[in-house]
Amino acid sequence: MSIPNNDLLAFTLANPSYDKTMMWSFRGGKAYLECSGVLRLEPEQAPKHSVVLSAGVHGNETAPIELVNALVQQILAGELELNVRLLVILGHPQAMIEGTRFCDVNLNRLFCGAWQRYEGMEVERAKHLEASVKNFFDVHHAGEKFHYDLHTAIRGSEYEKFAVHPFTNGKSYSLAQFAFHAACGIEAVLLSHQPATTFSYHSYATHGAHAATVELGQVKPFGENDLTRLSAIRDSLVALLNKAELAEKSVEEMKLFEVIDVLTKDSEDYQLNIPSDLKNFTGFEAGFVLAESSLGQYVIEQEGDAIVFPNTQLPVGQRAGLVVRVKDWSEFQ
Ligand SMILES: O=C(O)CCC(=O)N[C@@H](CCC(=O)O)C(=O)O
Ligand SMILES: [Zn+2]
Repeated sequence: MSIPNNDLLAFTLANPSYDKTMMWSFRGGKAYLECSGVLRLEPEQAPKHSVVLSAGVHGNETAPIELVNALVQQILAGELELNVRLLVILGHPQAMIEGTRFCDVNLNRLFCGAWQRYEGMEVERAKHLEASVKNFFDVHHAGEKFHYDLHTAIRGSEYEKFAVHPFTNGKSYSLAQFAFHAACGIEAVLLSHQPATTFSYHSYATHGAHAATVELGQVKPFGENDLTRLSAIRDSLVALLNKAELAEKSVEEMKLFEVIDVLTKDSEDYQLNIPSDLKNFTGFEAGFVLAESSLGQYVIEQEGDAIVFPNTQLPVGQRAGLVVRVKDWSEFQ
């Protein structure tokens, strides 16, 4: 038994609660469907790395889902030879069907065990995805571990494609990862300044994987994405899966930012003083009152400080945006 037409996306949308396992052979390896949307592919020859590719952790972020599904179809059809172990995760099948970011709670806030503090349909999924990633990385035995969690942003961005690098707590960054991002057509890298409960941070902190959340444009419904805009990341992922090589390009082609503050919605009357169509990475003048509520204000400290992921349509206590500042690549060279 296998999935019809090698189409993981169609199978997942048709069977969002599939809780059985399925195993079959394809030209070049073995496929294991571990549950709905979770497919492990093991190559015949000795694997050189272990790679997790996730998409659809937010159900309405469809471009990366289509990108990953196309790669899976090529592999299962024997058109793309695999030389790494690969775990493909379509994160949130029910939200994908409903065309929504999440159903009850934001799945990408539930990792690192944070699911224990929440209620809702995403809780079981987060627990399950953590277990799938653990099982996958527990039998990693060659090369390096990678996890790229692919998203699209709610708003437009000054830099259409950008990566969020997990907080390293003083550990050194991997220049090869930055060069890989550049080869993927990533235009900006954002360095996180504190631990998070996101999927990519979980793989970085818990499993020691090279990891990133990668934003690949703006949210669009299935079928409306222009995948030609993702050709650089597709080609770089093909090289990783097939040649087990990290493509590279000069990092100088990307902007570098660090997160300097997290904006938190601190009360129901919290507001951001920005237009609804303001792009991610738009910078402000020093002294601009970016956010205010009955409990206080957030004032921009330095000219050029910018906002990423502004959003107030969320519960009190959650992240309403990141304030970021340009950084120089020179300190990494
Ligand atoms: O556009 C937005 O506001 C959100 C896009 C998105 O889903 N971003 C991720 C980033 C995760 C990270 O910080 O690593 C998220 O908010 O979960
Ligand atoms: Zn997302």
